[in-house]
Amino acid sequence: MTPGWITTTLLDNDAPGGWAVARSREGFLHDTNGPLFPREWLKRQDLPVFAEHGIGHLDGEPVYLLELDSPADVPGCSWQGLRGFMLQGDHTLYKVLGYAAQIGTWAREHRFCGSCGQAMVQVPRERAMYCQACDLRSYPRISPSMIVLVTRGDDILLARSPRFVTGVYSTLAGFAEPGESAEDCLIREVREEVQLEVKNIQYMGSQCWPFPHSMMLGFHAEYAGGDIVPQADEIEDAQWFNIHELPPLPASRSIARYLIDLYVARRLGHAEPVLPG
Ligand SMILES: NC(=O)c1ccc[n+]([C@@H]2O[C@H](COP(=O)([O-])OP(=O)(O)OC[C@H]3O[C@@H](n4cnc5c(N)ncnc54)[C@H](O)[C@@H]3O)[C@@H](O)[C@H]2O)c1
Ligand SMILES: [Mg+2]
Ligand SMILES: [Zn+2]
Repeated sequence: MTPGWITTTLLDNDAPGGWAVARSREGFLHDTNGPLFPREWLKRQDLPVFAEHGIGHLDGEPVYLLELDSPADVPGCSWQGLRGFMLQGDHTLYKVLGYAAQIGTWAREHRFCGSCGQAMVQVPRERAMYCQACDLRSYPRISPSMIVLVTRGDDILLARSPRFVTGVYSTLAGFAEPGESAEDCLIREVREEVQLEVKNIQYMGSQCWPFPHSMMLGFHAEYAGGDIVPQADEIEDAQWFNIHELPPLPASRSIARYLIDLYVARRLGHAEPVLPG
């Protein structure tokens, strides 16, 4: 048995046994034991299964995803969105569900060729869809996003989007555009969102962010010039906050929070946090 969670290319859907998770537009099915169910039991529950995907092994046991057409009622069970599992509970299970969500979404969105519109088929032994008519292969999409903590001594730059929970401030972030390096993207995002210039850009680590398919690349940068001008519509407010007087911050498992906590820990000589992958 290999402990922990290991994703896989494909599993045999006809093989019996293993664990399964069920996903609908309401999130993942769970009961008091969590979101993993014995697969044979789950498949007997008369669920509106749209597709089944083998996704990996948890402690050596195969895990499958049942993609549902609609959120069915299962006695003793309820539905919870992926964010809920990210915010609390077992981190390994959240990784299982995050991968399941990305594969389920990708497979659902790639049933037809984006070039010619024909039905696509699953490539054997590879996580890819194939169009026989035009020889196009589609792989799961990942969208690189930069996220950066900008600092000026004991002050850190935090901003809020109108979509955030009331009072919460976070680091700046944004998606890479074609033609950009990670650093180009970071510099552009900081200019667009607050009209500041940065220097001494340093890569700090990355995090899978399956909402729906981001890959967060985390950076630290120092303030180099300019006055804060928040971008209309995108940024409700942006301010320098002293590390001793911080506002409500993002969820503890987010890389945004890690970048902030790491900087504060280093300034104050405290133990450094660990980045959840
Ligand atoms: N893990 C973390 O700590 C953390 C923190 C902040 C942001 N994020 C994530 O970073 C990403 C970017 O952050 P944001 O606040 O700029 O997000 P956002 O959702 O506000 O996206 C900004 C804009 O980018 C465009 N966009 C959407 N999807 C895109 C894609 N795949 N490629 C290119 N452009 C796209 C849209 O116009 C959207 O309005 C989001 O996925 C967000 O959830 C993660
Ligand atoms: Mg942004
Ligand atoms: Zn095609």
